Amino acid sequence: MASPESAGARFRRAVEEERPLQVAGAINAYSALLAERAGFRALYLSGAGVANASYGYPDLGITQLADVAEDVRRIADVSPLPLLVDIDTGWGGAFNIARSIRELTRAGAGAVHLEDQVQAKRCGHRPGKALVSASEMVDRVRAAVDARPDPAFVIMARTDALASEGLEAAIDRAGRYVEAGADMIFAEAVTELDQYRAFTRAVDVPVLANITEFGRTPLFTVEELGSAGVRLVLYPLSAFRAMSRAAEAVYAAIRRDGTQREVLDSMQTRDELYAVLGYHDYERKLDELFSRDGGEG
Ligand SMILES: C[C@](O)(C(=O)O)[C@H](CC(=O)O)C(=O)O
Ligand SMILES: [Mg+2]
Repeated sequence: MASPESAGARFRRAVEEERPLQVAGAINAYSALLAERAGFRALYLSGAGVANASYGYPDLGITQLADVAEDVRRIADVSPLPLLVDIDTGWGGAFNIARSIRELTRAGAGAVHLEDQVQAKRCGHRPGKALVSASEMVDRVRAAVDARPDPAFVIMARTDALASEGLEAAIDRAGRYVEAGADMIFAEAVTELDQYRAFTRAVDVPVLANITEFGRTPLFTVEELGSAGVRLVLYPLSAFRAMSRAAEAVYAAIRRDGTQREVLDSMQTRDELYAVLGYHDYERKLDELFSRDGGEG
């Protein structure tokens, strides 16, 4: 029997088959199911999403491997879509990075991105980011590449250098990370389409554009990004931001009105929920397993 395609191989195939590949942020397993139903071919677990949604913390390097791995396991358990995981700085030195790669491979991830900020990292779209040297980041990439148990597992190197060091330095860093073995490049906090063009011309691996809202990057369309040679387009927190806004409105209405009647329209119904979960298939399975001939059922 042929062995099933690894998560890394599935991620690479998605990048080949959809151009550019839209990667949907899913802050939990249920969101992963929703993204799959919307037709996405690949998922993303955001570091900010784990920190904000699972822990109620800001995106400042407070959450760790175990926190992220738990969310990866939950998503990979229910979704067949390949998952790209944000591992911030890898959470330590070479051996910590190696452990992160092995652990997340086991958890079901197909790809990770590792960034060149200092350990006390910040959101990529905030001021005051500090970077490690290019050679220190090269060591991080080497450690990650060396540790992967599956050669198809994708190591994506993220550079945050554009904001502080400028385009040329950021592209130079990207080139060095590719030489060190990075399979793909995450160009963070890019402000112009031409800058993406410069990245994609300079490196011969796929480049990702992070189209996060309310940040430094304009909301370029997938067509615009495709024409600049971008191969992956990321929407890390779009659904989370919308869910949060909807939840605020529902909480406020229930407190204000003493009933949720006015906000029912903004809710997914029970039937819709069950359709997403495949609830009735689970029930049928129970019936098959446990109904006894002639019994009470
Ligand atoms: C992509 C990102 O690393 C994330 O954790 O989702 C964030 C997204 C954001 O804060 O909007 C980042 O760009 O740093
Ligand atoms: Mg992040």
